[in-house]
Amino acid sequence: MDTYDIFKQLTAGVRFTKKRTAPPSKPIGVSAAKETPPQQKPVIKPAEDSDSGEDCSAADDFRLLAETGTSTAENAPKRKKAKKQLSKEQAEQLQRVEEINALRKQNLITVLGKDVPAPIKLFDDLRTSEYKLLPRLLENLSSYGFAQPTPIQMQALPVLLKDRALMACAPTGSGKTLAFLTPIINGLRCHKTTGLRALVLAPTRELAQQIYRECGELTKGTGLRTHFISKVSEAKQQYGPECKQKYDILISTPNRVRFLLQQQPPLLDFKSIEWLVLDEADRLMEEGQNNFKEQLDDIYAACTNPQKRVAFFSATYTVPVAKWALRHLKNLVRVTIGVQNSATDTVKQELLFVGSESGKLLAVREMVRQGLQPPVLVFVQSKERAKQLFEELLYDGINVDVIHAERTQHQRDNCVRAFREGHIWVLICTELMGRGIDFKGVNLVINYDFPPSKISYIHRIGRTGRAGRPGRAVTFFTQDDTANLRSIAQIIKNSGGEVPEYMLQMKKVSKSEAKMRSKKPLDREDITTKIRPETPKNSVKLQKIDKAEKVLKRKGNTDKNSINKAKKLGKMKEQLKGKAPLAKGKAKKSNNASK
Ligand SMILES: Nc1ncnc2c1ncn2[C@@H]1O[C@H](COP(=O)(O)OP(=O)(O)OP(=O)(O)O)[C@@H](O)[C@H]1O
Repeated sequence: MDTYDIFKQLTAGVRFTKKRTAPPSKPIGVSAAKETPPQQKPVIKPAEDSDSGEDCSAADDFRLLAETGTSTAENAPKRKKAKKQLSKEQAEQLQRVEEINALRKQNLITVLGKDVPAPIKLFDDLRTSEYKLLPRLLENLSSYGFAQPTPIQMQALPVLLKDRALMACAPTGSGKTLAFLTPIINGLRCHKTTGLRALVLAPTRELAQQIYRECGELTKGTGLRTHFISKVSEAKQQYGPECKQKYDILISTPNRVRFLLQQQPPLLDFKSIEWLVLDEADRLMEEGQNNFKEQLDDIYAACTNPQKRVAFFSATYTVPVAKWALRHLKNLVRVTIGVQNSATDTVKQELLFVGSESGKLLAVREMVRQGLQPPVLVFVQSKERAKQLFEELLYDGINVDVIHAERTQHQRDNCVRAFREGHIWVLICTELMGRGIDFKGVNLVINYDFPPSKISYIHRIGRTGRAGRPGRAVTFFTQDDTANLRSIAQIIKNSGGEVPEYMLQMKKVSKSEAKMRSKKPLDREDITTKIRPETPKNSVKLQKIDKAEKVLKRKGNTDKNSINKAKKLGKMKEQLKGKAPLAKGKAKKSNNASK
């Protein structure tokens, strides 16, 4: 029996002609992918539509990796021209290959790279001599009570445990954190006094803190010491050259780490770093003002150990990240779960036309009136808008809080804790909380302000529907948001949702426009409806209006012109006192401030 016969037997009754856009329902955050027959190169199907300039077309990415000569499928013994009897060994090898391909196919795992280790089915498979997982680590893993590894864990764990460089792309909420922490802990094994040996970077302090907490659970009983940089001012005592206590793992944001590296003498030493992991890698590799790439370059340069393992994790990827990885990482394996850059299929996604900015507030109030099922996350585009919406909802008597970059660390920590513990039901946030944060059981995400890009949309809605649970996301839009509507509608369609055809037929935005939009959010009218406090600038204007009114009165003219003038002055006065809405152009102020 040759390969072809085995293939025929294995696939008896299966047809590969049918196209499928909606993914099968998977237990843990996997999304749409096309069926890949065994022995055929699995094609990473780009999510249809790639009009965002920041987005990595999976096809480009595939080409990039293919150019380096990497293989994509398990290599089965080649079928000879003439039918030839396979030896027992060859038949066994073939069977093994078929099993591996079937397991990958079943879990929508696509791999790129040479000699990619086989995926595991159970955490217990890591007990074998091949992986030698620390018994205490296995114990810690089983204490979570997870029935089986998620698809990304199935494939990323063996890859990293075999010391390969990895670029992993898996849907939001699919257990990527465990997939990188487990190999780090196993690799380091026990505490050493040599200093830091593993570095995990994340884009926000909240996310770094969350990874730190998870690391604490997983390192229990191993003796390994993990550190999270809370205050840079305490860094000198905590890990300066004279400090006796040495940590094994450091988890932080790039800006803090770079700051400490730049001190004289440097307060961090990365010469012994054996593991470098970037969580939300595409965000960390973003270039430009206020982005992390420059910081990351300095940090990478400080990790001088040539043997270090490097791993990138994210739910989304961009072309520059793939290029960088190919250029810098040897022995790279690329793992993708489902369709790259797609939304998790556990979230029911809806688009809601709200007419105007004020329609958004009405829509939220209507949702509350109909009954919201907390916890709920509400995303807005700036901290000013977050504050304004908070004030509005607070007066509505909703159990609400707000988190943005302007709040103190203490306030941010308290806010996150209260939301996690269920003391806060509705949390208003900015893009700050868009990535990585794992709030258990968020039932609903409301995109109050339309996301600036589809990458942002994927991460924002990924705060719900995590670890296989169902979730719901409602995205408000107005006439002003139609430019990005098409790409978001396409994402919804790709993950099995329904969208009106007209949205999919809308004009594509150019890459440069999409890029610009992702960087500069739209100007929007204020959310605030309450009376604005009098400012010094307003009082001067009010005085001038009073003066003009007096002059008009003194003249006592009753012609149409004078009456209109008096009316106009009265209206301006109302507006300055905040009793009437501002004229459209004047209201658009508070939208583009930073997060
Ligand atoms: N094997 C598993 N089975 C069930 N749940 C799991 C498993 N592994 C991890 N989880 C849970 O899944 C949730 C999401 O995990 P995690 O935060 O690592 O997701 P993520 O893939 O990093 O998401 P994001 O892309 O949003 O950062 C966590 O609550 C975690 O405890």
